[in-house]
Amino acid sequence: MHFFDRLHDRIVAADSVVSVGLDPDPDRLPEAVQDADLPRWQFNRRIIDATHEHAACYKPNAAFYEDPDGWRALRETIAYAHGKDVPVLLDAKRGDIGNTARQYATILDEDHGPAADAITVNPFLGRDSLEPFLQHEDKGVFVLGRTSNPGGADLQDLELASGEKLYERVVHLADRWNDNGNVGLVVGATAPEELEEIRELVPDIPFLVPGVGAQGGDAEAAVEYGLADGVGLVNSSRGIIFAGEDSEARRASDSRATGPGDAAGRGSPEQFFEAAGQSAKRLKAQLNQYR
Ligand SMILES: O=C(O)c1cc(=O)[nH]c(=O)n1[C@@H]1O[C@H](COP(=O)(O)O)[C@@H](O)[C@H]1O
Repeated sequence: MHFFDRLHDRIVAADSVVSVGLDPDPDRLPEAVQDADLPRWQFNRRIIDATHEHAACYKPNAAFYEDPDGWRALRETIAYAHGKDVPVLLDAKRGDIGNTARQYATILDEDHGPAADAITVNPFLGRDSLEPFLQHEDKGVFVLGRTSNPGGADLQDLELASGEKLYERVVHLADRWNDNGNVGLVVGATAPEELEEIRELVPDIPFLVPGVGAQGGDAEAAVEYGLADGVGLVNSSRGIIFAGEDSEARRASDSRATGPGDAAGRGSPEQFFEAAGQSAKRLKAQLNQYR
């Protein structure tokens, strides 16, 4: 099944366009998982348990998994998300010369275990660098268009001799690279004007819109311009997965005052993950106002 059909079905089933970013920063994992075998996997498992009802997709960022235990944690996470019927978009921002790109793209093959359903790619090296990903017809390939970070403007806003901005050229190219109907674009919620403009340029391409939550992006614009025929994703990572940090801090201060696990269960480790579930639910409701 093609990724965007799969995503469409999930968006309908969950009534949600929320992408939950799984960026398990080792320095921020709660005590409850720190001593586990594969803490990142145990963290993600509990985050998925708490959030899957509200998730259209999970988006693990490869940066948080690039070590031997990390890759194991990532594979377990992908399998577990699939078990909850939620697709997985691997945020790897790949892009390299042909033979290297072919090797990178093998991460989408199922031969070595559960694989992601979609990936993010960096278009800076041009079409041949993305071809091995695009050839995976049933996988989504999200091309970085206009990113959410402050430095996104440094190159992406440069005006070319043709009068186009660089990100506009990327958007046009992404449209041309879409022979298999599997191309999406990444456009940050922190750039609402560009979001609107890019939607006009490519009415039919679904966007992944990161940057709401911790980066303070525009949730209304993310939904209004991010969806094509109802299909698209609005991602929050830290704003969901670390929403429970307040309860973790409270638990630490409670246990100093009263000993662990007070009668009301106030500040229990479960509250950390419940807070993630509540945060995903709130974001879903907020975004659904604009759909
Ligand atoms: O490709 C991405 O997902 C991405 C593109 C972009 O322009 N900005 C951006 O923040 N991201 C990713 O989206 C996630 C945002 O995380 P939070 O800021 O914690 O919600 C991180 O994994 C980023 O790497």
